Amino acid sequence: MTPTAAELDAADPLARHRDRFVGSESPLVYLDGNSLGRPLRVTASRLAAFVDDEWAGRLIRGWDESWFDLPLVLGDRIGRVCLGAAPGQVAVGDSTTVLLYKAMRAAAALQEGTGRTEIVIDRDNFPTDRYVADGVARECGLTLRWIEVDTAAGVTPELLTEAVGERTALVALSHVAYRSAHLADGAELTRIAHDAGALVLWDLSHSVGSVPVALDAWGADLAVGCSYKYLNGGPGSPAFVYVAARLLEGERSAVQPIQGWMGAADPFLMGPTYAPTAGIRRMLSGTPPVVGMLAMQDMLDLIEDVGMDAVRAKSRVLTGFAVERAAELLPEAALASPRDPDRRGGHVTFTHPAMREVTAELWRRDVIPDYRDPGGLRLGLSPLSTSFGEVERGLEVVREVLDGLSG
Ligand SMILES: Cc1ncc(COP(=O)(O)O)c(C=O)c1O
Ligand SMILES: Nc1c(O)cccc1C(=O)C[C@H](N)C(=O)O
Repeated sequence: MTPTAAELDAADPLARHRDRFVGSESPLVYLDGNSLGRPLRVTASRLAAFVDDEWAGRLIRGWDESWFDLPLVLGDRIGRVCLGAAPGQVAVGDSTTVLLYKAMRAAAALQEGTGRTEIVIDRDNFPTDRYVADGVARECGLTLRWIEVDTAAGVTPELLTEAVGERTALVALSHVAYRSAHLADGAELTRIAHDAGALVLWDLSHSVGSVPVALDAWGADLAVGCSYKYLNGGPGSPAFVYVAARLLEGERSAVQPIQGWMGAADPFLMGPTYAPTAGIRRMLSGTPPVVGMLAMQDMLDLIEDVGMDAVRAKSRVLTGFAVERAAELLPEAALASPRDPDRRGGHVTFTHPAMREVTAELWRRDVIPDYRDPGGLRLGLSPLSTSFGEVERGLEVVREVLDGLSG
């Protein structure tokens, strides 16, 4: 028999962390941690202390003392805690979209002159990934090769093997698919792309802080991801970019197109022309968004404390519980996410023709999931701030709303 939500909450080793989040005490049911994570209570004091001690206290001296290096210090930390990346390969700054652009242009430049003229990307990838790939292809005289995917099955090794070849310059993939939560096989897909001579760029927006990633072990080339979902960095907090160390060395090293002074060899020399600085700092362009980098440090503290494996273990049980309870409570809805927890990330999507209307009514009743076309009710379950009781309550209200619509 399926354990009850109360039994699962009682047995959950991470349950004690839930009240660290602002709002966890309210009856509101939050099932959208993969759009915007809740703030940690401790973040309010971090922000206040920053204003008093660092901003007001240190003023411009703050740049030399810590802010200048923060994009790389924080990048190393995200790399170590969440991404399986050794130091010197991750930088924080810009939005995910801008970093996708920089990373794709860097890949195009690395492949220039090799006869490789295609970017391989799947139709189910997040819109911004597809749009940026399209723009970069136009700018660089490349073409897109689309992988047609069955949403719940994602990009399989077979599909990728068929799509890549001697013309492939770059393969751009999401690790966890934004609608279905399909979890791609990072190591295997990277290997397939490399065997074809292509570079690989991973979008980790729906993985970082939810599903362990092993970029160095996969042999990945490039990656990006956002920090406002499972890293709880707050609305608009900056994204990160990973460039493998081997691509940052030597004559044919990665260079990005936004040649700003903060990524230049000696920013304060203020010289006549741009030359990229050594290492991952070259992915920066302008002044780093220091205030936006504060909140995620609290979530990194918490994730580091509990460990990514514990986060993933809860995520698997939490999404599994949602799948089982939805089958009982919402038999008319179809599961649009993988049933196998090994192939499923941190959210679960159920489809039904009425879900758009259902979601609007849920929001009015203080139950907050997401709606994603076509007909998808998407539940983003943040392992450190979502309880089994919240999932249960949310699904019960979906049942009530569906009954109300048909009644
Ligand atoms: C997979 C993925 N990539 C990129 C983005 C967004 O990029 P940005 O932070 O630039 O809005 C999102 C969500 O917004 C996403 O889910
Ligand atoms: N980034 C977002 C935003 O600025 C507004 C509303 C939602 C978002 C999101 O993060 C959407 C999310 N990436 C998704 O997977 O749908």
